Amino acid sequence: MKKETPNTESVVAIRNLKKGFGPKEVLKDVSLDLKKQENLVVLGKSGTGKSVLIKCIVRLLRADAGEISVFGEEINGLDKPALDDIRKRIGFLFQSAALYDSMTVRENLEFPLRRIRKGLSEQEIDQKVHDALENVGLVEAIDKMPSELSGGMRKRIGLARTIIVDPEIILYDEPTTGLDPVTSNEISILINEIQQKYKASSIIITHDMECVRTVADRIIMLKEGAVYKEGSFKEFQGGDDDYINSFFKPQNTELNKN
Ligand SMILES: Nc1ncnc2c1ncn2[C@@H]1O[C@H](COP(=O)(O)OP(=O)(O)OP(=O)(O)O)[C@@H](O)[C@H]1O
Repeated sequence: MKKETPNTESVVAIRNLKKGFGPKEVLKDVSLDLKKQENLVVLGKSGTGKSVLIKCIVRLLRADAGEISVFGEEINGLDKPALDDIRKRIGFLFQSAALYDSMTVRENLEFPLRRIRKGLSEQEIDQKVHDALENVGLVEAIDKMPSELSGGMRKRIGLARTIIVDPEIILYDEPTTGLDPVTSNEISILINEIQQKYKASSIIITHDMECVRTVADRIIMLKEGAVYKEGSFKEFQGGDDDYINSFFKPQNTELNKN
């Protein structure tokens, strides 16, 4: 479990966000802040709109109402070039973020670098690829094809591809899904290392309570389209709210204990 971070500066500030699809109201009234260099976990039942929330932050989805400020800029009002500039400072690790099967690991990592960090020399690119792989402990996989890697290794390469462009904000959508407990724990630890090394501010969506325990500086729980509770892991544990306890019950939190 982590100590609370004292930082108060918000890199993302959301006020009264509303987003629905046709008659279906998904996010009804969500307000939250992501503080600088914190790991904020978003919890909620399947279908409560956690993925919709992070997609709204980068305007992959347009909010119906409310304000979303990223690095102090209201993103709903930005034109395309200004939005692209903001997006370049944000890394995503989406559930479906597959590697390119026909490219080696090195090529997979070079791809976002060449697109986002234009003007780097070949030597600088090479150095960044090595650094990113070193940070996820997989330098030896540099010339491998994705098909030669295990699921856990692919997740790590996905993470390397996210951090290689030095994002200031990282959005993780279920980073440990589909992994065994040991590998999940390694990914959770990596998320903390990345927070320290890159001074990144992150939103992490996960159902993996061991991951929550390891990475969360703060937790926000969504229910029925709004923030139901906000607090530290400790503050979420052991209360008498059945809804909250259904997430934190022993078989969930003790699952991967060594
Ligand atoms: N582009 C879209 N068009 C229509 N409906 C959508 C779209 N994206 C999401 N939804 C709907 O919004 C609701 C919330 O979806 P979302 O993926 O955000 O849930 P979630 O909380 O992330 O769930 P999970 O934990 O299962 O990943 C779902 O009912 C989903 O079907």
